[in-house]
Parts: sequence; structure tokens; C-alpha cells
Amino acid sequence: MKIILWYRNDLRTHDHEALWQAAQETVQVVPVYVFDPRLLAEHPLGFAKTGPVRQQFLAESVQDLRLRLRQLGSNLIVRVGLPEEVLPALAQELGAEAVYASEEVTQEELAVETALEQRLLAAGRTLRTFWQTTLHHLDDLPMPVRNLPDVFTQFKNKVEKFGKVRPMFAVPDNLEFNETLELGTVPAVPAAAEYRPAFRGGETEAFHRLHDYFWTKDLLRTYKETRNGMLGLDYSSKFSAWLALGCLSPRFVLAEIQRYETERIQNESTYWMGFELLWRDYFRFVAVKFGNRIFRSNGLKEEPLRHMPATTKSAQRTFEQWRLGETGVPLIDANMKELLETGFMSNRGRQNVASFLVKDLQLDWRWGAAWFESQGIDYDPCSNWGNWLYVAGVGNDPRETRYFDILRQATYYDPAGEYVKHWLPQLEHVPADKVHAVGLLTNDEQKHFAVRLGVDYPNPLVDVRKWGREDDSR
Ligand SMILES: Cc1cc2nc3c(=O)[nH]c(=O)nc-3n(C[C@H](O)[C@H](O)[C@H](O)COP(=O)(O)OP(=O)(O)OC[C@H]3O[C@@H](n4cnc5c(N)ncnc54)[C@H](O)[C@@H]3O)c2cc1C
Ligand SMILES: Nc1ncnc2c1ncn2[C@@H]1O[C@H](COP(=O)(O)OP(=O)(O)OP(=O)(O)O)[C@@H](O)[C@H]1O
Repeated sequence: MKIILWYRNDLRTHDHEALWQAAQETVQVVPVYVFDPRLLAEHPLGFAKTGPVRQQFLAESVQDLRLRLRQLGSNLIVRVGLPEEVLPALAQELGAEAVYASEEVTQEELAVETALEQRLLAAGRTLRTFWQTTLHHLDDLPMPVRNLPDVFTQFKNKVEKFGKVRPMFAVPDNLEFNETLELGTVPAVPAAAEYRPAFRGGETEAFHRLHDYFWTKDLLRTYKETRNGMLGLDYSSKFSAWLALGCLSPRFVLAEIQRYETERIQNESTYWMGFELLWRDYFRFVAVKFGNRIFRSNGLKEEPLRHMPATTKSAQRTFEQWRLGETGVPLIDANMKELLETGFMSNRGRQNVASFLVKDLQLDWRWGAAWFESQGIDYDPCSNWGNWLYVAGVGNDPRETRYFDILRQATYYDPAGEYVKHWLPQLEHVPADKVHAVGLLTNDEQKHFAVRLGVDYPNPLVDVRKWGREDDSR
């Protein structure tokens, strides 16, 4: 018997139930990855659903998976096309009886799954899916998912008390690959001249990073104190992109946290890393509970939005300035430039740029979410749209009126202006106490600090003077 293992956002060999299960049932497991051209579709706002940086990270992850499967005696077939067409044809060609895959939860992915299943069934074959993205299995939640609490803390308390994490699956040692068909190549990614991703995709890099962050640099012990940073590689784990593509299993991360707690130290920081993984779980279960509502403007709220954001040409121009980091507000621009160049932004940065888009620019939060989808190497539909809903006040935040005073955030989290100057070198000579409100510089100051507003750096899109008072957003 032959089984096709259809790889999706689970690009790893460790702790992979579908791979392990398929290998228990047969040694003829044929791993396949299909690049779906729909992921390159153009968004109406003029950018690709999957931009070049994200494409690159994905391509690297698939390449690495092929290498790792080869080391196990197997291989990876790569195709370009619609999975619901490519896989039934491959199953026919190979004489495979079934397709095994990871279970997804959002509409686009489910639509592919359903179409594939129908075609396979029509040919007397089956699709079997496995829940393997979260720390907690859907079936092990201490409540049916339809009763998932709408407030994260309630979910966390229940899961910490009554939830369990299943043991990991071993990497199979009986894989073989005897197929003679064309293996296929990973499609070339558009020249990424301006991109400087900090990390490469793939399970191998994910293991290196984890080893480095936990064991070599010993950074887990101070994670809680550093996690709100923005500059450099080491204030947080940077696991998110590998987790999103499944190069890293969250259960493996948890097991390493526990080993660290035994061998090094157990403290608030070690707890906090596991706590953050619960947020990730939570947003996936929210997507199961609420379905397509996570993609709609009024989100999880029953009532429609009171003020529909503008969709005019001028709103689109403002959005472009946000997207390209040209708003004249250094904290926002620096973060948006970082996202543009590297495909990554810190959590602190994301909260600020999202709040700024929604609350200050009063644009449609879904535009922001769509740009993050295009650009973020850690894009995951549930975490992305779920966090955006939250910031937009139409999700699971019990404090709906939460407002980020960008100037206060900037002076608190980047007091010396190092972060903004790193991404906006034209502000290099502006002193720290003025750099975050650079739009307020007088003409003399501009001369003195070698920055001309409107020439070297844009005038601010909003009145910066409204900021700097008390806020509750830390
Ligand atoms: C508007 C917005 C959009 C976001 N979009 C995404 C997204 O598409 N994909 C994504 O993985 N995260 C998203 N996040 C959450 C968070 O910003 C990133 O997970 C985090 O910055 C990744 O960096 P790290 O791996 O170094 O995190 P660490 O601080 O080291 O945390 C460890 C892990 O915990 C998980 N985690 C931490 N915070 C969150 C959170 N708020 N929600 C869900 N998981 C979390 C991630 O898997 C992360 O890798 C978004 C947050 C905001 C405010
Ligand atoms: N995984 C995903 N990533 C990003 N966007 C998604 C994903 N899954 C679904 N969507 C988007 O969510 C939206 C679903 O919204 P909605 O339910 O309004 O659309 P619909 O199901 O096509 O129904 P209708 O046509 O009645 O509006 C679509 O725009 C869809 O592209």
C-alpha cells in the first residue's frame, strides 16, 4: 500500500503525526509539496497575497524539508498547481490509496481540502487529516470548542488547570523512496534585491535558532524582561515564522522549555514562553469557533461597525504611506520599513502600527491585516487576523477602547531612539529627546540636525501634539 503525505504548513519531520502514522501503515510513504498559484494572487490594493520575502522563506523551508527527508531515506516531490487537481492525478500515477495531511481551519484551506477529498473519493481513494498545529489537541480542550471562552485569560486558566499536551511523535526510521517519476523543483522566487531576511526557512534553521536562543546564548532566562524589545535578534525567540510553516512543532518548543527548567532555571521567563504559545493556540481555536467572522470588518461583534472606514483614493494613499513606512511618525515608519525589508516585526511594533492604522489613520483594519499577510514571514491566518481583530477592538479584547499613544510608546520602548535611527538613518543626528516627535522640529532645528522635513523625511500624517499624555497601553 502507498500513502501520499501532502505537506502543507507542517514542513518538518519531527513530531509529525501524519508522517509517523503513514510510516506505521506502510513504508511506501510519498511526501509531496504543491505550490499553489492562488497564494500569489494580487490583492485589490496592489500587492501579492504572498509577497517575495514570504515566498523566499517558504521556498527555503521546502528545500530544507527535501534534504531532511532524503537523510531519512525518503524524498519530496514538488509540484506547482492546484492541490485538488495535482494530488488526485499523482495518486493515480503512483497507485496510492490515500492522502494524509494536516488539518487546517480557515476557509481557503478548507475549501481546498473539501475539493480534494471529493475528487479522491470519486476515484475510490481517501483523505485523512491530522490535527497537528497547536500545543493542545482540539479534542483535548477542557471545553467543546463552541464554548471556547471569548476572553483569553479564561481560556488560559482552564487549559493550564485541565488541559494536557500529548506526547511527541517519533521520527520514523523505516522510510523508503523507490519512485522514478520526476521529482520537480522548487519555483524560483522573484529577485529579492531589497530584502534582508534575518533567518532562513526550514526545520534545520529552526533547530539551530532554538538551540542558540535557549542553550548557547541562554536567553530564555530573561525572556520576560526583554520580550518587548524591538531592535536586534535576541529580545525574543523569533520562532514564529518556523511555527507558522510548521518547521517547528510547538510541542517540541514546550519540551525544550521543560528541559531548560530542569537543567538551568525555572522562572517567570520560562513560564512566559509557554504562555505565549497559548495565545497561538487560542487564536486557532477562535478561528474554529467563529469561522469566517475573523475576516469580516465587525469581527466577532454582532453589531455592524458604527463608522465604516473610508475606501476613497485618499484613504488608499494614506494606506500606501503606512505600508511603505512614510507616515512621518518615526516609530511607525521604522517598524514598517523593518517589515518591508525583513518580513518580520516585533510584537511591540505590531501593536503600535496596527493601533495607529485603526485608531489614528482610521483605515480599515483588514487592509493592514492583508499587508501583514503579504509581507510577514510568520503569517498564520489565525494569529494574524485574530491579533488584528483584537487591536481593532472587534475581537477578544475585554478592553475595547485600548489606545496606543505612539509618542509615549516610543519614548518608553525606544528611549535612546536607537531603534528608529537604525531603520531611518536620515534621523541620525536628531537627539533622542526629539527624534520621536521629529515632525515638530523648528526650521533652525532641522538645519542643525541635518534633516529637512518634507525632503529627507515626511511631514507627519497626524497631529503629533495630541500625544504624550497619560495612556494605559503598556
Ligand atoms: C497585528 C498583529 C499581527 C500578528 N500576526 C501574527 C502572525 O501572522 N503570526 C504570528 O505567529 N504571530 C502574529 N502576531 C503575534 C506576535 O506579534 C508574534 O507571534 C511575535 O512577535 C513573533 O515573534 P517571536 O517568535 O520572537 O515571539 P516570542 O515573544 O518569542 O513568542 C514565542 C511564540 O509565541 C507565540 N506568540 C507570541 N505572541 C503571540 C500573539 N500575540 N499571538 C499569537 N501567538 C503569539 C508565537 O508563536 C511566538 O513565536 C501578531 C501580532 C499583532 C499585534
Ligand atoms: N486562510 C485565509 N487567509 C486569508 N484570508 C482568508 C483565508 N480564508 C478565508 N479568507 C478570506 O476571508 C473572506 C471570507 O469572508 P466572507 O465570509 O465574507 O466571504 P465568503 O465566504 O466568500 O462569503 P460572501 O461571498 O458571502 O461574502 C474571504 O475574503 C476570504 O478570501
